[in-house]
Amino acid sequence: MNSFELNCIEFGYGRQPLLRDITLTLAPGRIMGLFGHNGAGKTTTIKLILGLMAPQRGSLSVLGGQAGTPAVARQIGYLPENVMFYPQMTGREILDHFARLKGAARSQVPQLLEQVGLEDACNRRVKTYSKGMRQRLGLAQALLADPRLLILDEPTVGLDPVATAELYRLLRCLRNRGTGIVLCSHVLPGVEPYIDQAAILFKGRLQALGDLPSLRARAELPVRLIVRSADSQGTLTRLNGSLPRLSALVKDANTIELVVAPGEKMAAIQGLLGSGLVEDLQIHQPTLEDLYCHFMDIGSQEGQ
Ligand SMILES: Nc1ncnc2c1ncn2[C@@H]1O[C@H](COP(=O)(O)OP(=O)(O)OP(=O)(O)O)[C@@H](O)[C@H]1O
Repeated sequence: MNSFELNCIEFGYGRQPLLRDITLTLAPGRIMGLFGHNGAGKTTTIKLILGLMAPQRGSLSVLGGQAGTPAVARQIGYLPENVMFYPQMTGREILDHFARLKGAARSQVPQLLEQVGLEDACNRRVKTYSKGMRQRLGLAQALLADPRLLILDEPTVGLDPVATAELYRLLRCLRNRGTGIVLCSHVLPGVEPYIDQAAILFKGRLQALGDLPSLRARAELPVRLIVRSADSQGTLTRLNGSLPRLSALVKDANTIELVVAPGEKMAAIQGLLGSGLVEDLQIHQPTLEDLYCHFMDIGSQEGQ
C-alpha cells in the first residue's frame, strides 16, 4: 500500500487555480523531497495529504484510506514549517498532550524527549526554549505514535549541525522500517544525500519528478571534471587533439576545469587517463541545486 497517491489533483483557494494536474505517489520506505519556490504550492499539497482541505478535481488516497479521516490522520506525523506551542507549558506537558490527542502510548514521551535531546529541559516551560529546542520538540511531536507517513516541513531550521546529522540518521532508520517520508526544504545541499526522489513544483505544477540519476539524464546538464596534473597546458594540448569541442579553463599550472556534456564524460575521462599526465581527477555531477535551478528555468520559459 502506498503512503499516498495523488491523481490529477487540481486545487485553488479562490477562483484562481493553484495546484494543477498533480500526480504524485510515495511508496512506503521512501523519502521524497518536495521542492519549489516560495508560493509554489508545497504546503498546500501537504494540507491536501493531511486532509485539511479537499481538492476541487482529481483523487487522492493516503495510507490506503481517505485523507483526513481519524484512522488515517492517526498514522501521520507532521512537523509544520513554523512550529508553535503553548509557551506556558513544559516540553513534557506538551508532548503528553499530543500523545493523548494521537492515542499514542504515554511511555513514548520520555523516550522521544531523550531521542531529540530534550530530556534535561523537559520540565522547563517552552517559552524558555531556544529555536532549535522548539524544533526538536516539534520533531518529537511528529514522531509520536510511530507514524507510517512522516511529513516534515523545513525540519532542520534552527538545528545545529550535530542535531541535523542525528535527524537524518533517524530518518534513514525510519525509512528502513518502512515509513514513507516527505521532506520539504529550501536547503537543497542538506537534503540531497537523503532523498530517494525529488518532486519539484513550479507555480502549482509538477515541473520534475524522479530520482537524481533520472533527473540528471533528463536535464542533460554538463559534468565538471577537475584535473590535477604536473603540466596543465601540456595535458590540455593532448586532450584537444582527441576532444576538439572540449570547454576547458586552466585554473593554474597544475589544475584544469573541464566542462563536458554527459555523453562525452567517459571519452574525456579516458582521454585524460590515457594522457599519462593526470595525478588526480574529481568528477562533479550536477547537484540537486543545479537540477532545481534548471527545472525552474524551464518552468519560467514555458510560462512566457
Ligand atoms: N489560506 C490561504 N488562502 C489564500 N491563499 C493562500 C492560502 N494559503 C496559501 N495561499 C496561497 O497559495 C500559494 C501557495 O502557497 P503555499 O503555502 O502552498 O506555498 P509554498 O510552496 O509552501 O511556499 P513557501 O516556500 O513560501 O512556504 C501562495 O500564493 C499563497 O499565497
